[in-house]
Amino acid sequence: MALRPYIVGNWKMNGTRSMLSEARSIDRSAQRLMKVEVALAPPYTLIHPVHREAEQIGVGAQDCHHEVEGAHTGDISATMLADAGAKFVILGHSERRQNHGETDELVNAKCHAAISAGLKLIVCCGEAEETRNAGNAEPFVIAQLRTSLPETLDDAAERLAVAYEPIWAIGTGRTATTDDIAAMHGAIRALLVERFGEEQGGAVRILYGGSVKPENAREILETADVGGALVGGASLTAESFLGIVAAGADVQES
Ligand SMILES: O=C(CO)COP(=O)(O)O
Repeated sequence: MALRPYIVGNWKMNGTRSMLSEARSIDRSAQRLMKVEVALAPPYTLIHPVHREAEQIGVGAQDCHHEVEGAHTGDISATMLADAGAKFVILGHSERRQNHGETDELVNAKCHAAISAGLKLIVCCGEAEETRNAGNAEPFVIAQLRTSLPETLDDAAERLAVAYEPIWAIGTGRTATTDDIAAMHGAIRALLVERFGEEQGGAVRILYGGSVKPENAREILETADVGGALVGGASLTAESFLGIVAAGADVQES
């Protein structure tokens, strides 16, 4: 079972209603690129508006709370996201881990909340530059995922994606080498197969994230075990994001 490349735009804390025109352009063009699964994770305030615009692309969120409801001022539950039209949620992004102290255990609890609400998951992992320089990138990332990922998931291939985003590559214009990406994605694949079995774990898409641009997308998407990309800055305009989507379609065709 080989799923289509999955190209996801993470708008982070960017976007007001004036950006709905970008979402609309992405949706219209994505229609012509059926070889790729395209999705956007706008800020919470735009989930429902983008959902109303989008006929072809998936809409998701960038985080959720681990409980269904309650006294948590300012938080949003997975059930609320689903109600607003979200189909997936990004969990454990390094910016959440760094800025909000999210632990692997909390990310795991959020995975369970999202699954209960019927959402798909994109679970993020990635090492800091010091960790890579010390030669510990792989064990660090695998330990993150061992705790963050759900313990079982019957439909892992459809329900789950993992995003490997080295922290030093996010928003810096630097990307990991394709050799390093292939090695890390291979290690993540082994963990997914161990946990979810050959058929399901073998088909979970492992996305690369960190300074993906139209210019480097093809090389990255052609790398072994890369099933898509999680894109920050370059997802903020339809033009650059669609350049990455087109690279995904080229790779799928070739
Ligand atoms: O963090 C990222 C996506 O989640 C990557 O961001 P950039 O594409 O801006 O480097």
